[in-house]
Amino acid sequence: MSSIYDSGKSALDELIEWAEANAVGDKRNEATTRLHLIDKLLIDVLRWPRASIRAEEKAGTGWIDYALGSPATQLIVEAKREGVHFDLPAGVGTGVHKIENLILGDKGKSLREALTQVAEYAARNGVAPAGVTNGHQLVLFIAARMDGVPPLKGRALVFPSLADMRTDFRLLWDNASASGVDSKTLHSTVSLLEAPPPEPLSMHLVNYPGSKRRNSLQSGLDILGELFLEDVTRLEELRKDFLRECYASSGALSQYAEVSKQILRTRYALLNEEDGPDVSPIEGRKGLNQNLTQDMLAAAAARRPIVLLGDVGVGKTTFIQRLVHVDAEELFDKAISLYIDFGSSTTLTRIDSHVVEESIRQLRENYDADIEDASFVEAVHHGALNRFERGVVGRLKEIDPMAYEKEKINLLRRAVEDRAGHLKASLEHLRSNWRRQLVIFLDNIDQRSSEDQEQVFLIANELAQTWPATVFVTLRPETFYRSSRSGTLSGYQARVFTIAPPRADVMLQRRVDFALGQLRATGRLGSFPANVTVDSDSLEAFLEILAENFRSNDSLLSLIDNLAGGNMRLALRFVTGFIGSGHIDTAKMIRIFHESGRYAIPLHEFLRALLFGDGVYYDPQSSPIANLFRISQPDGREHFLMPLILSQAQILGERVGDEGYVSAESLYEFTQNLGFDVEQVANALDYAVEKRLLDTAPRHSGEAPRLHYRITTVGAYTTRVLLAYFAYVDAMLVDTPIVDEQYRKLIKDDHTLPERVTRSEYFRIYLDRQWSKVKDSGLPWRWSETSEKLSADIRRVGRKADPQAWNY
Ligand SMILES: Nc1ncnc2c1ncn2[C@@H]1O[C@H](COP(=O)(O)OP(=O)(O)OP(=O)(O)O)[C@@H](O)[C@H]1O
Repeated sequence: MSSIYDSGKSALDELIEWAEANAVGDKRNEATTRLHLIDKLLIDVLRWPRASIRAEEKAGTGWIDYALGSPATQLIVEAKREGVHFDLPAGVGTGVHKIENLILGDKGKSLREALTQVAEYAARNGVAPAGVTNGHQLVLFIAARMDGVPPLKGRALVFPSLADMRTDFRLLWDNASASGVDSKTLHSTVSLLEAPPPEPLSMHLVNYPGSKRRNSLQSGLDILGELFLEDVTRLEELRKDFLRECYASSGALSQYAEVSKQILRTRYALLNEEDGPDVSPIEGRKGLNQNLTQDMLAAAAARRPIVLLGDVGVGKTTFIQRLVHVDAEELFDKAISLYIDFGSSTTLTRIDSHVVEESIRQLRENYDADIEDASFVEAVHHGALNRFERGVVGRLKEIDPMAYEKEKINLLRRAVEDRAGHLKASLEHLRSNWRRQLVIFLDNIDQRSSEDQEQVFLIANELAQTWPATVFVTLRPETFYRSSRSGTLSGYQARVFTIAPPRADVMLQRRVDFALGQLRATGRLGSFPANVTVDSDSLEAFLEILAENFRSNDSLLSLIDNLAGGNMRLALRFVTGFIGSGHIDTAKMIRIFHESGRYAIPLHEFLRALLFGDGVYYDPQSSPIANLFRISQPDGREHFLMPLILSQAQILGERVGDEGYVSAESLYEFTQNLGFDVEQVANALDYAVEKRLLDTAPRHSGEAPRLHYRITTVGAYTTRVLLAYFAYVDAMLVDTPIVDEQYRKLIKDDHTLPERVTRSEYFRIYLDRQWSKVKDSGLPWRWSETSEKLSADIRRVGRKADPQAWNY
């Protein structure tokens, strides 16, 4: 058992001794009792950190004595005067008892009143475990329940005296200490484990999530879409053209974001905290940050690496390529540049040897410098050879030339076998003989674990210190930030540049135009893959549709831009997923385009491809879109918890006016005040981070790091826009537990459009009814308003699917 357990136990011994020695009858008033006994019980015995205790919290019309836990309140305790004996019925010993039996009649009055007061507070604040104590006796119970049973009809864990707490210390500890409450032990002690929510429809589908068949036109387009939009960028012979024509400058702010410009602008704000590193953006309004090129020349002398920081998929690799082949082409033409890619080598076991072996390979293949070639080895190590010749063994030359040669070979072999040492010596040799600057890029390490990333940073530092080279390394901000504060990387003063994402719309426009150009200039991509039967006309038509829409279809661009959230790879994947999706009528689109010269892609069509991917049904595991209606407990109000959290985070974040970060405490306080319990909120916050609806970051202003959240465009867009779409709701209701049995029966595995429209309307009405359980005042978001918009969209689709039923 841990030492805090033992020290809690000793503290209880002391408390018992102290209480006996200082017995003053029942004369201590509540404040004194609390001070003397209850504070000690909570802080010294049950080990609640002082900082996590708030005393005298407002509780409706009254006050609650102790709210314990941080950031969320996890336990509430009502203190009674020492003299207020609970008059537990005779024979009630330590253990679990029915509350009704404890509070009967006049004698049970004081306990009844205390428990009722706590239960009211708990219901209002979403805190489930609670206790009532007078410093000697302790009654613990679940004061807010999800199953509809009034709390006073449940059971309680009772300790009739301090001595009883000592006798059953383990029971006390498990149920009332800070760590015990965290593991929800009291729920099982009073045998009241929260029931899971009912199963969503998807659990009853045999073929879930299914696999959507594509027709031959769609599968052909699928392959070609990838070929022209993704693979084309990797072709060596097109590289320069691609980088000139398709590069969208980093840091231009999105025109479509559903979050404030300030939040976009301060993407990497957490790096700028006090005593953080020296950070500046890689590109500004006037193009490339001039400091970068200056630094590049100076860095080798300064012996520190240049760190390029950026979130996943923002374009770090693309930036490097553009720098080398376009922006600083002249400089790089005169340099030896080695590009070590950690992303493509999936079986990488040793990071340092990968750097060495890749460098050797690239010198051989790209610069015709085979550092294992015998004459090259001799040239590199001629100093050592001279010393050898002058040394004792050198005398062999005269008397036994064969032995001399063997010794010399051995010497050189040993030199080459020290791979890293030989490479370093070779690079020095090359630099002074060829008079070329040496630049090394360590890239795509962010696709690996944070330990690997840290190790690469260490290697980058070592290389910068010891090799005659300018070393660039790309990292994710979180890794850099975490490591430079706490771990491995602290102590290194690196030069840091941040890479902000470009505008997704600009990137897509340029990419599609480029793909069209390549397609028209046939032959440059070689022949089409053998399994593709689709003619290039169809692909050309499709790309033209996209090109036109990427210029003028604002709602489509807004969808892609917000849901990609700065990840350009994801934005492209949305588009390639749409081309050739089995969920759209590709032939119809192409036909309309040929007939009228244009086709405006409706938002719901593109959305369907994202919602369903290759499946028949929505699958939260594989779709980039989150289900905001999901619940973790059989509590219908929870359907709205996520939009409420996201809206609150956005309102608070944008109001603060700085960088949009909102403390975990403020989100817990807001939701607990609405009556949601800690588990529900923690669950929602985890899901929000997993689905990129919120970003999370520790903030270090203050002594201990405190968790903060920040709204993302994904979270804002899903809440503000997607929730009101039939296509969204139609997909989500399959994955959403429905707590009302009557409606659960109405929402079935329907496939025809008229049936699905009706089913969505039932779902909407069901949600309206659940919303009536939420206190609708002063909220940052209201389902009732979304529901109205959704109703209009359902009717719009309904009128198409079944005009007779919906034309009212
Ligand atoms: N500035 C840009 N202009 C044009 N295309 C871009 C730009 N940035 C990224 N892209 C495209 O987005 C995709 C991802 O970019 P890239 O691989 O450069 O990102 P990354 O930040 O290196 O990703 P990772 O974090 O996974 O290493 C590529 O297809 C790339 O062509």
